Formats: sequence, C-alpha cells, structure tokens
Amino acid sequence: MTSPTLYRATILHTPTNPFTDADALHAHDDGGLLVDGGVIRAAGPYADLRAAHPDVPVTDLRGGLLLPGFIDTHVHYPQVRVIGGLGLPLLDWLDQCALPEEARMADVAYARGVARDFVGGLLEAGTTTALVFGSHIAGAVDVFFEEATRRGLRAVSGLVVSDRLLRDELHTTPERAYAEGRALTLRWHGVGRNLYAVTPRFSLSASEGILEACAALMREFPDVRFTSHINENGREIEVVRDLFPGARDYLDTYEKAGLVGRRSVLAHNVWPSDRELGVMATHHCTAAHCPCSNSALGSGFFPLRRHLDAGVPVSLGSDVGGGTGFSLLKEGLQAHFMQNLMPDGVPLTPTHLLYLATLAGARALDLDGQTGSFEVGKAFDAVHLSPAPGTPLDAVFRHASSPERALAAAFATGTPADVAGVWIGGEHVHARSEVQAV
Ligand SMILES: O=c1[nH]c(=O)c2nc[nH]c2[nH]1
Ligand SMILES: [Zn+2]
Repeated sequence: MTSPTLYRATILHTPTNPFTDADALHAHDDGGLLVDGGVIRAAGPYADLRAAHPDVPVTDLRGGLLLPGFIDTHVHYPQVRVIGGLGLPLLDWLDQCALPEEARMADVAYARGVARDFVGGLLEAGTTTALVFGSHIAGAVDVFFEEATRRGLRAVSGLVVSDRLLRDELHTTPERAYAEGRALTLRWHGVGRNLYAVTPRFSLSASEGILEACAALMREFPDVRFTSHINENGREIEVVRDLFPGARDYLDTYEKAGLVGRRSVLAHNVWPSDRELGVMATHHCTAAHCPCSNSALGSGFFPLRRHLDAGVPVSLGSDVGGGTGFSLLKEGLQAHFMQNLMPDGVPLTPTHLLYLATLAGARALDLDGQTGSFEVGKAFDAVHLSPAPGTPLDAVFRHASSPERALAAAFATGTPADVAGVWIGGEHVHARSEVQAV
C-alpha cells in the first residue's frame, strides 16, 4: 500500500448529479486531498489540511486540474488497432473492419500485444475504470485481465458471446458460452480490481438460447455486471425485429431473458421507443452514450432529453474502435456538439460533461461507493491535466478566471497529451514521458 500523501491542486469533481442538482460542481482553486492506503481520508482547502497534517509529504500538482479518473462505460479491447474505419454504417463496418481483426485474437501472442496497446491507451487518456467488451475467445479474455491487473486498471469485462450472423470463428454455443463464462467469472470476478461482465454481443448475433445461457450465469453470480448493444442503427434494428418476432422491441429481447437490471449497461440507444425508456428507468439500467462512434458510423443523434425525462441513467463510452480514440474529454465535447445541433438537444455545461465522464459511469457500474468523485472514503482514482508549456490549453489554464473556465477549455481542446499523471487506488499508474527539447 502507498504511504500517506497530501495532494495539492486545483480540484474539481461532481459528488452529485448536475442534471438534478444545480450545485453539483465542487471546485477548489487551492484544494487538498489527504490519501492514505489508496483511500481519500480528508478533503478541503489545502491550508486547512496542511495545518492538520504538517508532517505528511506533499505532492504539488498546482498549475493544472485534478479530476476524478475517467470512467469509460463502453469500449472494445480487440478493436484498438482498427480505430479509424470511417464512413461505413454499423453492419458493413463490423464485416469489413471489426470482425476480421477480432478473429485474430485466437492467436494469444497477438492478443497480448493488443491488450498492451489497449490498456495503455485507456490509462494515457486518463481512464481509470472501464467497462470493456472483451473477446469472443476465452484465452484472449484472460490475456486482457492479466494486462489490466499488471497496469492496475479497474476493469469490468467478460467473454463476448454470439452464435449467429458474424463469422464462424467467432461463434460459440449456449453450452460453451456458459462453461467458459463460468470459468472466467471464477478466475477473475472480484480478483484485485477486476469484475466480470456477462456480454452477449447484441441480439442480432445472439439466439434466445445464448441469451438464456447468459441469464443462467447471472443467476449463479448475481453481482456480475451485464452489458450489450441496443438500438444503434436502423438496419440492425430491422434485423433484430425479424429475428425475434415475439419481442415487443429490441430491449424486450434482453428483458425477456431477465438481463435488464441496475447493473446493466446498454450501449448506444440512439433509437429507443418510449416503452424501452420506461423499462430501462424502472430497472435503473444505464444507456452508455458514445457520441464519436455515433458520428463516425452515422448511427444518429442520441436523444439525451428523452432519456433524462424518462429517468434513464446515462454515462459515456468511447466505443473504440467504432469510436475515434480513448479520450473521454473528446467524447464530452462531441456529446456537447451533438446536443447543440439537435432541435431538442440538452445544453451541456462543463459540469454535465465532468459528471458524465466520472460519477455517472461509477453509478452505471455500481462502483460509486469506491470511485467517480473525491469524497472521503473513496479510492484515490485521479487524472492530472497539465498541458505542456506553450500549448493553447496551457495559455487558457494560466489565464483562466475560474476553475470552471479551465474545465471548459479542457473539454474543448484537451487530449491525452495533456494527461500528466493518473492514479488508481493511490497508485501512480501513468506518468507522461516528457519530450526533451532539441
Ligand atoms: O458500435 C458497435 N461496435 C461493435 O463492435 C458492435 N457489435 C455489435 N454492435 C456493435 N456496435
Ligand atoms: Zn460497441
């Protein structure tokens, strides 16, 4: 465990939901966090904490912003090397870009390299917790959890299961899906920072039999998480309708199997019905909004206002590799842009974006007792944004009239290059390597 440290910084976090609480943003120009054993033990003005703890070593992070670590609630591990397949709609993109690459994960040595690229990409972007679509290949899921453990990431992930309409190499059976999922759950769920997520790819590629196998696993391990895709693309929705003639709508395919609950996260939901929103709200099931992916694949505009009005929790996902990179700053900005462009869009402030990138994700994963904000008793999961001298963001930070103004600029123009340090459970898991001037 790490020894006690007092962090001094400009600190911002959202301990409550700004969509329902106007005072959700807590900002301290010269704030302090006392961290011991990886946990926040005290928080407040730096001067007060210093006076109370005069002997504790100080880590001075002034000149940047210290935010809770970002929480990415939808991202695909085997797709990191196919980022950038722009201009194709979902089903063509899957056929031409994603699935051929996902088939390569059968080679464990290849999967190891992908896992390194993927986990490194998350940490460098300031992501400290991620709900990760694993691989269709069980050995590659082990490789992912091994790499997440080695780097210290909080990982929620599992075997992706499908039994139709993808490629033969990626198909399984309900029996094998259950057996491999069970073995992986026993090996990884609750081990270190890892949690298991039952993960049928989407109803288009999942028979009722395989959804039932998923449900059986969830009955046996009631505290695992559940994730899948929903209502992303018009053509996808039509195919699902044809495949499940007895279902009321897309959500019903998961609902009938008993897979919708408060630990369920469904990615996209660009085209929901009112019934689906009502059921998601009743079950506290979260929609993971992935605005860069929705733009890159031309999927559509996320109806945030309808989700909020219905009471459906919403979080953010990068959806790499349909998405364009790991930065939740960029996802926040794209969410803001898209709402701005919609007739009935929700005006998103920097406070909303910070909440969506942090506490909303922790709540989606039922991890808000541990992470997502800087409240006393939570783990010290943090990202330090400190732009390189001479960059435009550095200029804004140095001249910002308030921490909120600096936060707005971080979302508008920040990138992984501005992430100077990342901590998870008090461990310094990423430090930016400084480029030497020549
Ligand atoms: O954006 C997406 N990426 C995927 O890999 C996928 N699979 C099913 N549906 C999907 N949507
Ligand atoms: Zn996805």
